[in-house]
Amino acid sequence: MTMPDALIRLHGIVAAVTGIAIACIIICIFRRKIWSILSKICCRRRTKIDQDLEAFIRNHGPLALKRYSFSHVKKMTNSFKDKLGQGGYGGVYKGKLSDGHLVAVKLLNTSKGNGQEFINEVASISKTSHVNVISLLGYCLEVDRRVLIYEFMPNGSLEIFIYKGDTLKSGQQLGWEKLYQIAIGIGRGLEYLRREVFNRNFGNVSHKSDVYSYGMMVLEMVGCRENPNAGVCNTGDLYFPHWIYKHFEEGKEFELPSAVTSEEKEIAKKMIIVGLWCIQTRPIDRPSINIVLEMLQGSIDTSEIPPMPSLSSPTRPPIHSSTTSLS
Ligand SMILES: Nc1ncnc2c1ncn2[C@@H]1O[C@H](COP(=O)(O)OP(=O)(O)OP(=O)(O)O)[C@@H](O)[C@H]1O
Repeated sequence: MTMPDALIRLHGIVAAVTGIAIACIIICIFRRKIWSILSKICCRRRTKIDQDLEAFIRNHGPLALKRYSFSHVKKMTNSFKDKLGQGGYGGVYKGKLSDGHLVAVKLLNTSKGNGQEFINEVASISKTSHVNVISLLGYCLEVDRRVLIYEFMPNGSLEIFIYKGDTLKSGQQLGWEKLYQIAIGIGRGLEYLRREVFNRNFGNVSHKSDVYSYGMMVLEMVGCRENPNAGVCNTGDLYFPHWIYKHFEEGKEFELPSAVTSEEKEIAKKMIIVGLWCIQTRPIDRPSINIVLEMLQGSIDTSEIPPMPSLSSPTRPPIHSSTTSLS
């Protein structure tokens, strides 16, 4: 490097350091002013979101949906004392209405998103009335406070019965018939939401992604029922769908040790095959939810085993495709 080059570089460094020092001094002197301008901008944005939500509720919210003040919500939950669980959008707390009805109160995290989840929930669930779809009873909408109030489900989440089977007392674990009825009930709820609610409100949302999630859930129900102590629903160290295909590849009789009677075997087989069709890699190969229900309820033949979907396993690479049929 020549002498003039070094001088130019030194000048550059001095100028940058001086610039940063001046900026720091200005921020220190005017920090209160800067802070107040930033808070005003955030507040204006928040107020705009809240106004949009207000307008949405006025135009789309059903009359039956009751609005509560935040102080009322605090009172009904005893200041959010009893937490039922944590979802992706916030905590869920147990509450009691003045008429004694128990409710589940979801306190949405307002720093996340722009209120779209609130709108989605009010637009979809509030208009539903189905035995397999939870009822939304009310809401609270105040500056920076968004709350949804649902009917309380005393048995809690299916998750407890699927993933934490090893923690259940004897007699609490769900039998095959109960699992099958739950799978059908969830399928009916999904079909109902799809036909009346989602199509109207959200246009062409891919129902095949719902079917995929449903299939994974059904397979997990079976995998965890089969091996509740594994905790992660694996059979041995193998991810359940892989375990099933490996079983078929080895030409083994299709049987799960926990399914003892012929009815239980039939239910387990149906749930597995339906689950595997639902998780096919290409959405076009997955059945619609009403076909899924027909398969589960026996009006459509389920003897053909679907091709192996590309599955990523936490423990082993996917095994190759198989189109074996059941023995
Ligand atoms: N109506 C209810 N009655 C009783 N417990 C509930 C109710 N709703 C939610 N819970 C409990 O709160 C937990 C979190 O529920 P939440 O719906 O927020 O989350 P999620 O089901 O994981 O879905 P997401 O993250 O998509 O919101 C559930 O797993 C359940 O234990």
